[in-house]
Amino acid sequence: MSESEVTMNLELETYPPMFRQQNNQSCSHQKVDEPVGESELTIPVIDLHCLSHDELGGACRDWGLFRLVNHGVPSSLLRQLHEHAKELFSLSFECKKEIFCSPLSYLWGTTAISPSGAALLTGPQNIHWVEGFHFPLGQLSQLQPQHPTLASFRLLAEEYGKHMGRLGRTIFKTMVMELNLDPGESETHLDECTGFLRVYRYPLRSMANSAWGIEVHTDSSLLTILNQYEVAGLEVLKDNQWLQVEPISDTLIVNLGDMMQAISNDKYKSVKHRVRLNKDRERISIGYFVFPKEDSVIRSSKYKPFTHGDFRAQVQQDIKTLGFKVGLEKFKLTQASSP
Ligand SMILES: O=C(O)CCC(=O)C(=O)O
Ligand SMILES: [Fe+2]
Repeated sequence: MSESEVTMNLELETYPPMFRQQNNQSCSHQKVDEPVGESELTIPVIDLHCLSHDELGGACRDWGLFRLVNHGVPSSLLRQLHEHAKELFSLSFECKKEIFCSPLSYLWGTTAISPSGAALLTGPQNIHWVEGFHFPLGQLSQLQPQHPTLASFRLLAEEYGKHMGRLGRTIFKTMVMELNLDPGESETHLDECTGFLRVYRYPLRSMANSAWGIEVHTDSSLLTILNQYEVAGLEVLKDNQWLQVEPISDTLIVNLGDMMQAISNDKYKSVKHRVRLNKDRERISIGYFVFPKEDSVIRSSKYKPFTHGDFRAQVQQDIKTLGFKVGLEKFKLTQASSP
């Protein structure tokens, strides 16, 4: 066996067996539409140092997504987080399964988990070509990881989580003002204790029998802050066109989720997006997701009143019975039922 074959076999050990078995059914010949590059349509840029309500509102209404600059997260922290994430993923599959115990979880082939942290997967047709670590930020202090790689990642995740909390608060407060919502009532719509990090690794396209790491979806969150590092893959739907979101160093991507769309009464968009597997490089991304308080009621003229708890339960039921998330449509008032 040549040296490169030995390395490849060792790397294969780090992937879930489900991915290794499918390895030889590659469909890299399959034709999939290429996205448009960002030079043709420019993603709005929001500068946190001089946060303009109008610019933020415009980006949330027209796109549901923007690039955040001057966010105050040190570039050294962004770099270290990725280096440590890479190291964590390079542990063997068995080791990852063992060290990611409650309140953390390790998932693969799916991005959906139940409240207990168990993966929700329906069938082989719905495989997502991604493996990930779930870090509920509110519970990290209870954690005493024995494994040194996980222990050092935990420290970085805690520091990064504080920055994410600060960014989420600032952005949400500005959105509340821009939408003229009652600040008192809106307070429960961002609950920092719900914040979690998802650290994802997408394999090379040649390993998968699909072009997609994660297929088209909207996030269920209030808002999501994404840190994609060096390797492209994220695509966003804008005016019926798929656009590649270029990784630009020291910038973060903020996208709005379903909860924000409902709170804004559909003024803001929960943007459709997907992740394409890269042909040449594995891809690592780190996402921060934050939600409303589990039982705070979201009221608007477009949807029946519901809590995030109701929404999550509906999504889990749809994944189990239909194999996919239906989302906000399930809560929409039809003309006949609207007050
Ligand atoms: O990896 C990415 O860039 C996006 C991940 C994503 O869309 C998600 O976790 O919901
Ligand atoms: Fe997403």
